[in-house]
Amino acid sequence: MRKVFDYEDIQLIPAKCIVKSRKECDTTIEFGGRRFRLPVVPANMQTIIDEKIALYLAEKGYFYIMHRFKPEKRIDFIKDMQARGLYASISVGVKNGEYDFIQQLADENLVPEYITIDIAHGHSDSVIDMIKHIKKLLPESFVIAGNVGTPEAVRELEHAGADATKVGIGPGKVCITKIKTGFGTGGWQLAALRWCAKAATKPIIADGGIRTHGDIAKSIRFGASMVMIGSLFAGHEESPGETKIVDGKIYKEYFGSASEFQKGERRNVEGKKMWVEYKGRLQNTLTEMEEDLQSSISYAGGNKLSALRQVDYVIVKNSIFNGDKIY
Ligand SMILES: NC(=O)C1=CN([C@@H]2O[C@H](COP(=O)(O)OP(=O)(O)OC[C@H]3O[C@@H](n4cnc5c(N)ncnc54)[C@H](OP(=O)(O)O)[C@@H]3O)[C@@H](O)[C@H]2O)C=CC1
Ligand SMILES: Nc1nc2c(ncn2[C@@H]2O[C@H](COP(=O)(O)O)[C@@H](O)[C@H]2O)c(=O)[nH]1
Repeated sequence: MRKVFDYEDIQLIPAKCIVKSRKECDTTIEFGGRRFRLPVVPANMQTIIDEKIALYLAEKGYFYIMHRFKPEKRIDFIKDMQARGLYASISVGVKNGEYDFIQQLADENLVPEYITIDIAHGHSDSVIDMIKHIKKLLPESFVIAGNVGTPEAVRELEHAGADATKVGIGPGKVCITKIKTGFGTGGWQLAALRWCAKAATKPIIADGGIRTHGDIAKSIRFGASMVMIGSLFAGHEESPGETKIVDGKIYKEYFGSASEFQKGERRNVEGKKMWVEYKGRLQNTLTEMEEDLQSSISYAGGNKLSALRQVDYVIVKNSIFNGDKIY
């Protein structure tokens, strides 16, 4: 295996500025036939997104992926979004009922614009079969498949018909896969992204391990078209989930989709829960992300996201935990 590194180990090298103001830098991205304001999507997790946030993001021109943990609400969600003239972007799993769900959508002529197949170990026949099932019944839907961490997996899912793949096994803030199984891209997610991107012929979503806004620029540099983020979007006024106050400070819960809090039982647990300090309004974070990314583009010596792809970089150090703690 080649030299590995993670977000915290990389610094991008500035190139001569061509803009007079960072406002001139364009952070928009085309993804699946639509243009979005940022190459960023909040994680499809129950403490990160709900129907209200999805509606807000779609209306404001951001990409979103609704989670799959309230399966009975998905049909109404698609109808509601499309009735408002907005795109519908949902998640599915791979169990038998999900095949019936896709069949039901086809029977009712309900076509979500984006469908994400969201399971832990996406390099599997179960995902390949689901990609084929969706592509057969809903050929117009843009299918994102994951999660994976190798070029072989990217190639196989693309070959099965996926329109984009999602890369990241175990780098998440509330993920304990890397500790419980010994596997994953935790500690070298950025290098894994580069490795996968070299094989990809379609867009990649880099998923997990983003700890700072600068990590978004680094993801683009190493081949991502879109970046999925959980922890930085947790703890907002709008965030779903419980709130608690300790010593006068407000905290909001953020738990893994494979945690016992999500599953309701302690079986095959690969996620944990944490309390995130209250961060205020979601829009403030989105605005700051956009400003920081505009600044990144200016340091790259360009005025579009594509400038980030060209910059040089140095490796400064390495640590497998990327600043995370076990508990
Ligand atoms: N990105 C990441 O690193 C990870 C993300 N997650 C998230 O947690 C949620 C739950 O994921 P998941 O448990 O896959 O979803 P599901 O509980 O829906 O499981 C999907 C199917 O895959 C099987 N499965 C799960 N893990 C494996 C594995 N390692 N090998 C073989 N089969 C497997 C399950 O069976 P059975 O349970 O009986 O094995 C089940 O049949 C998702 O949202 C996922 O994105 C979870 C872990 C890692
Ligand atoms: N191994 C696990 N990974 C999980 C779980 N729930 C979600 N996730 C992944 O984490 C990212 C978000 O990462 P962050 O670093 O931005 O917080 C999310 O998109 C999933 O891919 C889990 O229970 N276990």
